[in-house]
Amino acid sequence: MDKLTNINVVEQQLMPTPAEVRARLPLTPAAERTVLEGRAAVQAILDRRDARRFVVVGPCSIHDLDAARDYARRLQALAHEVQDTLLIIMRVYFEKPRTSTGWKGLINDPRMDDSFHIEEGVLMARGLLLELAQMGLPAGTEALDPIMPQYLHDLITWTAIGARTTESQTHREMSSGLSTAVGFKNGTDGGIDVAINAMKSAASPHSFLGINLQGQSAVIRTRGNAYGHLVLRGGHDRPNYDSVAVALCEEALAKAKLPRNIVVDCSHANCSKKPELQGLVLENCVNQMLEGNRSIVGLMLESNLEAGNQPIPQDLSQLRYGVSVTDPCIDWPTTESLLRGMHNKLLPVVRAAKVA
Ligand SMILES: O=C[C@H](O)[C@H](O)COP(=O)(O)O
Ligand SMILES: C=C(OP(=O)(O)O)C(=O)O
Repeated sequence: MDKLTNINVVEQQLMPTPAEVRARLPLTPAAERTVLEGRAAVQAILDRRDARRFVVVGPCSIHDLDAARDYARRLQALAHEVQDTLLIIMRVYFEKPRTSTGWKGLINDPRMDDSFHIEEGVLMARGLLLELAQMGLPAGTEALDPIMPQYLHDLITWTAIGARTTESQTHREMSSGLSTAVGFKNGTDGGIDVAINAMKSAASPHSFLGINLQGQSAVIRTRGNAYGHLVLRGGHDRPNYDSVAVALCEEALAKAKLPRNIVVDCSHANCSKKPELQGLVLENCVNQMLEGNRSIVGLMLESNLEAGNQPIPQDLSQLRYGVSVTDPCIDWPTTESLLRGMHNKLLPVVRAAKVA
């Protein structure tokens, strides 16, 4: 009996390898096109070759696949309507970093009953991402578990590193090898230095331990990710999306010799987790754009079919359809009206940029 290892480990269960999961739910030509075109469009926006802005919009977390499909169908129609000014990316978050404890997302606990069927969660996540990509809707997600990209990342168009992990070397190394543009959130205290350091680190080549598609432990050597950018989410209930905060970020990015690319997260501490205030943040950012701001390249909204949020009930049949089980969201009619309004206001600006 080994008395030294696995003292606190109860069980180890083998997972199918990333290659096996990908083989069960393989990429299709239509899905591949969505991801390739979505990634290229994000890069073009970040490089200022495309004057549009991107918006990462959708639920705080996915917990009900039917509701996610319902949301995606509505979003896709809207995305088509506003495509001249906005690249719409659905927020498809399966991994939730918790401040202390709580439901950690669909991959970790897909049945929401502490049964932690992670294998089932990974298949559900990949299945949904595949459906969305086949529909033509690009997806953005938070990369939390450093192994997960091997299972899912071929279906992802934009990646976030969250406020709780932007300072983590593991996440910076992983980001240096990701195939998408990566948005680094400022820290939960509102500090942007951690995100700027993360952008510098992720832009550099790294060698680190990970797994390959066959599930073997491997030394991963990366090239560095040229498309890191800053995501402002406020901190300690203090927002950081106003023009002064944005100008200070631009200065800090320029000093660090990093591209002046900023995404404003209209939710989290930028709205004090009061979803009805997300619209005010969006309006403020759109006004900055109309006044000539070019550093705000995108926005994020936490939006669901219905407004608000709900605790996860013991009896899951009591869950209300289309309502977040994590952070509170704006509802679909509000989302539609905010994005249509943004589109109408930006239309002359984007058209003028095209002519010039
Ligand atoms: O976006 C989601 C939450 O803000 C994040 O996961 C932290 O959640 P918690 O503070 O409720 O744990
Ligand atoms: C956890 C999230 O945000 P943050 O990292 O900014 O708290 C999120 O966007 O789901």
